[in-house]
Amino acid sequence: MSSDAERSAVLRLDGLCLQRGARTVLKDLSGHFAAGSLTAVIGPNGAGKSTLLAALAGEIPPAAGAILRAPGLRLGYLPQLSALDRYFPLQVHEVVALGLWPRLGPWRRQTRSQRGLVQAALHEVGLADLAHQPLQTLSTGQFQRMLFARLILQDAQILLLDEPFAAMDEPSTQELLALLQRWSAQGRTVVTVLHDLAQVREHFSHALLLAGHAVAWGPVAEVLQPAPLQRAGYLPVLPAPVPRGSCSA
Ligand SMILES: Nc1ncnc2c1ncn2[C@@H]1O[C@H](COP(=O)(O)OP(=O)(O)OP(=O)(O)O)[C@@H](O)[C@H]1O
Repeated sequence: MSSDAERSAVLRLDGLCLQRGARTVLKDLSGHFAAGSLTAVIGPNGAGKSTLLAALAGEIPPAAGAILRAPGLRLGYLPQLSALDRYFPLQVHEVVALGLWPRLGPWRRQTRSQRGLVQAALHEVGLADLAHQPLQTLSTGQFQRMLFARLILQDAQILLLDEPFAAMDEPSTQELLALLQRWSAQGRTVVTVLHDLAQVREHFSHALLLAGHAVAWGPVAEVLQPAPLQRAGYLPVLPAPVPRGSCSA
């Protein structure tokens, strides 16, 4: 019989294999993300983290196995920064309002209450004063905050974020980490690719450690141990200490 945690799974991976071109970059991944969990996907460069998120978002089909999503749940995906065009001729509030599309459909004139939602989302990420700035005038960190505001409006139950803090200063990062924790407390399921293990320890409930396959997946305290991190090639294997008195000089 399945455990309570398995019954609350919103995303389940069953023997998942993913390919880029002809190459298998992730293999035999099985497990689940529970409702309200806050999972950091970690691992060395090339481990398959971004590939996994793109597959969870439905952008890369499984080469084998399956991704099963609980029916009726909205999904929000924030790919790595470089994937987005910063020179589109739009103002900040217009980009953020795109977050309403999944619920309202495109090309509708915004109502007063929708404009209020956009403003509230901009306020939540500290960009209320920049609502009417053209997109290309934003700094990289402001641009990323704007994308978080768009995600807030998507009101998704599953949030997939690929290195969301890569371009951000420390105060912005801390504010947005707090936002992830609020999302989790609201029962949303958050899956985030991250490299900063201190952030993972402090702010996340679960971690999935990848190195072309799952090296470890579970509560953060169990995954962030020297042995699995070394197996993933994420911590140097230190030489054994030289016994005292063994130097010849
Ligand atoms: N579009 C692509 N075409 C072919 N191979 C790709 C493509 N994107 C990624 N890869 C390869 O797939 C493997 C996994 O890449 P992926 O971007 O998922 O790793 P990652 O763990 O997110 O790495 P990083 O920490 O460097 O962002 C890498 O070896 C990469 O070279």
